[in-house]
Amino acid sequence: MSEKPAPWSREEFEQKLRDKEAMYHINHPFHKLMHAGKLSQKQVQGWVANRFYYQTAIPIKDAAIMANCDDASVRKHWVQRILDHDGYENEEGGIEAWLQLGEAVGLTRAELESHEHVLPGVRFAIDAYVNFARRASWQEAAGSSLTELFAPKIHKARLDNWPDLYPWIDESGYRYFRKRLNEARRDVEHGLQITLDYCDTREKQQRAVDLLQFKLDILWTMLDAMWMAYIENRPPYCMDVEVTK
Ligand SMILES: O=C(O)c1cc(C(=O)O)c2c(n1)C(=O)C(=O)c1cc(C(=O)O)[nH]c1-2
Repeated sequence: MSEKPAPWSREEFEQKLRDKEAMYHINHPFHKLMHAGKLSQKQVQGWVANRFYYQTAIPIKDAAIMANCDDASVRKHWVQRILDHDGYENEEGGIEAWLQLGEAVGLTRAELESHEHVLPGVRFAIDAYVNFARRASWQEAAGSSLTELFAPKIHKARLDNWPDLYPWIDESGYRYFRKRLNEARRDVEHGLQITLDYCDTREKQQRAVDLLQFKLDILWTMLDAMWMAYIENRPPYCMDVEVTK
């Protein structure tokens, strides 16, 4: 019988997770066009409307993680993620900030909230993330949120470049990205500690790397669906075609 491989050191394991940045959606052709200022207003609207479904799913996903977590010291921190998106007391959350982004790109709140523009592929991908979080152990589900390791760079690039590339976007739309810069950094610090502590065997470490890939695939698949509809203009979900429902 072959020996089980020894666990990677904490540093090696963290590096394996960080190496996954190569597969982050920042490298997707849709994102590349968006960052190069090549999208029309309609195409930006398509992205914002589809991403809104992700925004609304994130706190539901985090509530599922908390529901499976029997460690109050973890829940005490994790609950902040829900508050960040839903808001609390007089503090507006990320969902409200994303609605303001929607308005800043020319969509109405009603259009966003109805999810009428959400493409089937985007919906399936996001639902897969939420359903995974419902069924997985809280430690594995927590680890899958680590794509956020790579998110501050993408938020910062939007803040730096979009005002020049898309001058028609109202300044009020940028609150979401500004807000996420710090929140994402704090979240990954906590998420990374959980994952590094929990994965004390090579098997668990490999599973965490695979689950991070699963999450990357979700983000990538969302953009594949948007590419088909908004770049290839492939019916029936492209914007130029009247869809009879
Ligand atoms: O704009 C982006 O590229 C991006 C990516 C991700 C991500 O990597 O999952 C998140 C966010 N934004 C984000 O704003 C956010 O709140 C968020 C939460 C999570 C998560 O998995 O819990 N990912 C992300």
